[in-house]
Amino acid sequence: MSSTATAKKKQEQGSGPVLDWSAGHGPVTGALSATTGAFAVATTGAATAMPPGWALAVGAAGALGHTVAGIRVRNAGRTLATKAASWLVGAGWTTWAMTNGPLTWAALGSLATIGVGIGAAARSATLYEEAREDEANATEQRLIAAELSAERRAIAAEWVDRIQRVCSITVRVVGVEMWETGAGFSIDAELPPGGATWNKIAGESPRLSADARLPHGCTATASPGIHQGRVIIDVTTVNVLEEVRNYPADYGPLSVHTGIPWGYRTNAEQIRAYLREQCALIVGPTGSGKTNMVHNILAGFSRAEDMLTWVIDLNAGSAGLPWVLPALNGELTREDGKPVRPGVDWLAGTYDEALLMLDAAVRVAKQRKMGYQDLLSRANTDLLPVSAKIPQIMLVIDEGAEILASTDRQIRKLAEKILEVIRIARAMGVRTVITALGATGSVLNNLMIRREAKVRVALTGGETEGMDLSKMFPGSRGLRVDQAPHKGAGFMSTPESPAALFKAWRILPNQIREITAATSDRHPTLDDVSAKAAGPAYARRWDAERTVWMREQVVADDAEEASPLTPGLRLSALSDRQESPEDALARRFREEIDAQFGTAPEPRTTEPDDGAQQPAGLNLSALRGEEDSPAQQAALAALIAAGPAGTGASAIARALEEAFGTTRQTVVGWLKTWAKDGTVVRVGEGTKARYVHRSHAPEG
Ligand SMILES: Nc1ncnc2c1ncn2[C@@H]1O[C@H](COP(=O)(O)OP(=O)(O)OP(=O)(O)O)[C@@H](O)[C@H]1O
Repeated sequence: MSSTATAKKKQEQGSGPVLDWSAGHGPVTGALSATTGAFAVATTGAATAMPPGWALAVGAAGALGHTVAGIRVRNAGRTLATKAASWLVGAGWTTWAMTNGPLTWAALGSLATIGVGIGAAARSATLYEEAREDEANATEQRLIAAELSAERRAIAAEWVDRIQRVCSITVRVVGVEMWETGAGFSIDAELPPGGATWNKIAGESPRLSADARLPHGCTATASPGIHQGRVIIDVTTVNVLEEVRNYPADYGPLSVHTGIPWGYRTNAEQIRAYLREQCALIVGPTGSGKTNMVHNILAGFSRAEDMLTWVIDLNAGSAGLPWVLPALNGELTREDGKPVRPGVDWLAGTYDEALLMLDAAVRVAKQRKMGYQDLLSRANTDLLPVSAKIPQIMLVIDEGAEILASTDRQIRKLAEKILEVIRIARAMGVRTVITALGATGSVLNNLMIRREAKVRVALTGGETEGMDLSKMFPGSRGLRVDQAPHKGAGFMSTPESPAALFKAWRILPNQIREITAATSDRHPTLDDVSAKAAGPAYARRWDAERTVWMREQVVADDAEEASPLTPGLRLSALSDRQESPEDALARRFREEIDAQFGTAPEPRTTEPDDGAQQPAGLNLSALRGEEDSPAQQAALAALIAAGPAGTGASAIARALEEAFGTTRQTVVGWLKTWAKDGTVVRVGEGTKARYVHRSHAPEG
């Protein structure tokens, strides 16, 4: 009960009975209450010699009270009269009975008759009130409908004229549907006989939009109707792509079969990607909102009950880390106190780890083909039935297109494996999402990608360079980069939904943490057949030596610019042989995960890490054993050039990237080695930390 209700009740108790003139009575209870009340008053009144006029006065007050209450709730005059009459008749009988004695046959008989009369009158008044209310509602609905259909008729007439003027086609509008989101409307129209097609209207989309004086970012797009003689024209009147919308707060379960929402269309409706058989390609130049889009995708996958996400991100793991580190570092808690599983099932941020992951994916696909023969034949299908017990593996490869296009011998090895997964694993439930910085020919000319990756996204963010939309969305007309000038906005097409404008939701680190915690108990575990095929490479994916690069990344960020995604992380360097508190935490986390989710480590196949090994960054592994390579010499030169002020890993990586393709992670590895052997000195702490070459180092 609300506090006001309680207070009201207390107040009533304190001040005696309160007369509620509007308190409801049915026809029967009303009549009963009236007659028994009158009888009680008459008998006690007669016995105590009460003046009979009092009953009449009470009746008059009752009639007046009910009339006022009735007027307040807008009862009909007829209902008011019935109620007032009931009170007056009751009071009249009481006055008469008190004078002549209530316990006579005449008094009792007339009271019974009055009771039946009041009941019948009340019933008729109730029915009358209900009918009056229904009629009022219906009138209101009729008014709304009339207003709406007048608006629809006006829209229909306006667009028939417009299509005639712009496209020289005379359509007949069959229906106009106003969108619930309030962002526009759809027109269903019949094309005239004589061979006019919907494409003709679709091709004139920009001119129609201009003719309709639509705001920037709003479009009139035509698509096929229920048959070839009909066309649907979607007209947006509010530019929802201009607004920043956060990832929806409902983290309810999803499935590969329900599709995964990736963003919203111009009509503000969600657009879903169905990835049971499809791969996806996301193109977005730097700054277009590609990382944010990847987070949208990972959020959807982590909400699914039948999907496991494996992420390859050789760009220092920035896409995957926010989904892993908070859980790995024990920063998240569940209500039941159990450990929170990372939002992705495997994260590879180094070349070696990526190779392990791709090899495992190929083995899983092959093993599933053999191990599930029986199941497939029983289900009479050649498509593995994906479920929580046999989850789909989604391989998300950030900047994967650049891997595919690389000419580097090592990277080509990764590229071949990625293509192999795409080629062999469709039926066996392993699909890929590949991102690319540009819609380069090397990616889109690849037949395999063209055929298998029909879920496509181009984030433009206003960028026109290298944005060939006709290559990304062949056959679509009227798409222009300048229609989506906002970050996170672009075009998306799926086999179910033709290419059109869309925008990804904005998703921030705190929401990633929330989703990680909220979906922790929902992630499936890899089925036995697949887990066996994936082997120790999979089972030991969270081992300290395998995740060392994640911590190095944080150390690097700490030394350069504190990562906004991992505030307050203080992971010490892992070269210490003694177990640090962070190590202990990570170990406990792994043990709990293993105990709970059955990913117990296989017997060790190699000796434990002696701590001397450096994290294997992408280029570091390429450079292994090559002391003072040209890239390292360039890095040392940059350090010397920086003088006593020193410099950081990112700045050095930026300077080297073009000439040598060196990543920040690689530079971090060098800096650590050089700090140990005294080549450089680390000065300052936290975000102020810098590396100074020994020739410029302060004395002592
Ligand atoms: N859906 C969105 N809604 C609103 N703003 C967005 C959206 N996506 C991205 N942004 C804005 O764009 C900025 C860049 O986004 P993001 O880091 O995802 O881009 P990117 O393409 O990955 O760039 P980079 O490669 O430089 O990291 C964000 O900081 C944010 O301000």
